[in-house]
Amino acid sequence: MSAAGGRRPRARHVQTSFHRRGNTIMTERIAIIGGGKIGEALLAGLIRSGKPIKDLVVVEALTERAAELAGDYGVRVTQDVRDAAESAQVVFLAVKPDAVETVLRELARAEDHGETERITVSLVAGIPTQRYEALLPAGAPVVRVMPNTPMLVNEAMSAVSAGRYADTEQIDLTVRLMESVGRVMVVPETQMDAVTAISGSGPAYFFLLVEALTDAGVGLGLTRVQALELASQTLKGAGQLLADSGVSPVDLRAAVTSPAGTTAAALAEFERYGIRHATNEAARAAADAGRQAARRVDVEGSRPGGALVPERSDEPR
Ligand SMILES: NC(=O)C1=CN([C@@H]2O[C@H](COP(=O)(O)OP(=O)(O)OC[C@H]3O[C@@H](n4cnc5c(N)ncnc54)[C@H](O)[C@@H]3O)[C@@H](O)[C@H]2O)C=CC1
Ligand SMILES: O=C(O)[C@@H]1CCC=N1
Repeated sequence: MSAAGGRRPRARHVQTSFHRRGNTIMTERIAIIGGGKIGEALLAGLIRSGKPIKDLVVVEALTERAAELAGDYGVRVTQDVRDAAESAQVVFLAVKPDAVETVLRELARAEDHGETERITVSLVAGIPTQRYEALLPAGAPVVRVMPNTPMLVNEAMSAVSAGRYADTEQIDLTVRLMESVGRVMVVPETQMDAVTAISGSGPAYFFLLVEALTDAGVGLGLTRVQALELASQTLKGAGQLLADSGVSPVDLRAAVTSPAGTTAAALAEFERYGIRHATNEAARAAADAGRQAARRVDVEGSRPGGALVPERSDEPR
């Protein structure tokens, strides 16, 4: 993923045979529509997890990007949404909100060839499952997931919520797939904008902090390479400590903060400049942006011609 510093996980080809896990034959056929940052993160995470998948196909509109993904991961990449969906049991939507409707028009026309009903799993921020249900054939199961880019290294935090027609088995299947690339929390859909503001966008907040800390280190006389390594490993170690210790962040912070010491001096400056207020405002802005995306798509979807039974479009996407 170029946004993740240009380093790619090593390509590994997907297993194509049937596998048994407990009593379940693992036969997932997966399509990922949108091979951008999050689509690639999911693709990489699924491959890296070693999870047996019967078929994995990516739909990517940009020819150059499609070739890049096919080369890097050894998977089938196509530009045909319907073709990919027809061979899939689970279709992940990883396009920007404004491309959702175009994709759904194609998905709505895809026939169901499999023994099991196709599930549409949206990774898209903001857009409620109701919108998908309105555009897909009646009763089509939809699940909404908010993952984050650490999927690339199988350390995602994903939240999952069910649409109206998704049954327990379909939710479980989605949860299992997302568990193969990280941790999963099942939430009511009303919490999805909040989740997006915390964990969906969250990695960017920590990267910003590492950037700022690196710059600060350079200002104090370290080389950029030294400062970046110090800041990155500190983020990783602090995260691991928080996750593994079961100790609250308040107590972990107190353990670093010696009376009248260096940490106390730094934290006082963070507080003076309003880190809590800034974080709160940032999360609110993120949640608002999700709601705005939903409103935008809703308005577009309800315009004349934004019909539920779409005509086939041969326009370039
Ligand atoms: N980037 C992130 O960290 C996260 C993103 N998301 C969600 O994932 C979605 C995608 O975000 P990114 O991957 O960041 O965007 P992106 O712009 O990197 O990727 C979108 C990809 O979809 C392709 N595309 C557009 N229309 C298409 C179509 N009709 N058929 C096939 N491919 C098409 C584009 O060419 C592009 O490669 C967004 O809706 C976002 O809300 C969710 C969680 C985290
Ligand atoms: O910035 C965005 O809109 C997407 C959703 C969550 C993370 N990235």
